[in-house]
Amino acid sequence: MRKIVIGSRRSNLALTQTEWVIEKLKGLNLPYTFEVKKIMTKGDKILDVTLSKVGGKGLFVKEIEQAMYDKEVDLAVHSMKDMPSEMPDGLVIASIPEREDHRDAFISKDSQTKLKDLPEGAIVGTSSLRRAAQVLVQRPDVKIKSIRGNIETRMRKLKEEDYDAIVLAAAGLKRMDWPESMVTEFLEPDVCVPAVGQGALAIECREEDTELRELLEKINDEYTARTVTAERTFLHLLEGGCQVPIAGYAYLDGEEIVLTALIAKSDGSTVLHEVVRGTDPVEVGKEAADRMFKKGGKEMIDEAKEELDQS
Ligand SMILES: NCc1[nH]cc(CCC(=O)O)c1CC(=O)O
Repeated sequence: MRKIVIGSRRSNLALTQTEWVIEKLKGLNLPYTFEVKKIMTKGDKILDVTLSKVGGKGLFVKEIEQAMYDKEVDLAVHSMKDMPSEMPDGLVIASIPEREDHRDAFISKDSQTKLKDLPEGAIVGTSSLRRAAQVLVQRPDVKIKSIRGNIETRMRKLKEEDYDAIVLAAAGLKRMDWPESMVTEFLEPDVCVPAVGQGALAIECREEDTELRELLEKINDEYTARTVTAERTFLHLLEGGCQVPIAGYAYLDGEEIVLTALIAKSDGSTVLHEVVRGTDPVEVGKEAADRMFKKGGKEMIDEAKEELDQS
């Protein structure tokens, strides 16, 4: 009976996601036991600055990956969205389980007022440049104000501070069993394209651990894996991290992958939007990236990065 040690961030969401994976693995009724080891990451320590300014890449995963190299833990469950698009040597994403809700959730202070009905100049809380840009496309008059912290903190700030509304990932709320009724409206991808991988999990382990990889393969979800692969191929080719307003969401239409990709300026003034169809996820992701390159997408991303370096 092998004991599998799982490294997890300390946040409630991370621990809940880890437990969800453990339950799925236990459901296979195979001779394994599981232990959770909590690990503090840089992303958890820096709560007072906007993530985009500390150069977000891998902020939530590095310490956990080190623990995997050191064999203190065997695997880790991450939000796919927080995974850098390139994997470090010797580690693999061994499994991508079924995706939770991919959408962003819009929550207004009075819980009634939708984005289109906010009063002029209303304050919308988000620290995501991607969300900010797309909110501004719908409502160029609103003010975007940074908001950080876990779901509980952000909900408290919505109540107590001068925000009229906030936007956060529906997946986080649902995984934490918050009632759906707290959401004023779910923003569909035609209004707000989600972050690449939003709502999906990445289970990471050592490349050489074939026994564990075989086990994890059993909870891999083909639908999610194919669509997320298309999204991440696009993100990787554009060299975007979470610090630039870049978005991608794919679903399956029969055998066909339909990828919506977006690059925006943070003020919402310029938006590149492409929809690509195809059967091979990598080809679909490449095609989306190619089209963006032709339209000057790379320059937009480089500019966004320069602005961040200067701020
Ligand atoms: N940015 C941090 C983060 N990473 C994963 C989630 C939620 C779960 C998910 O998107 O899969 C969140 C919170 C949020 O974006 O509101």
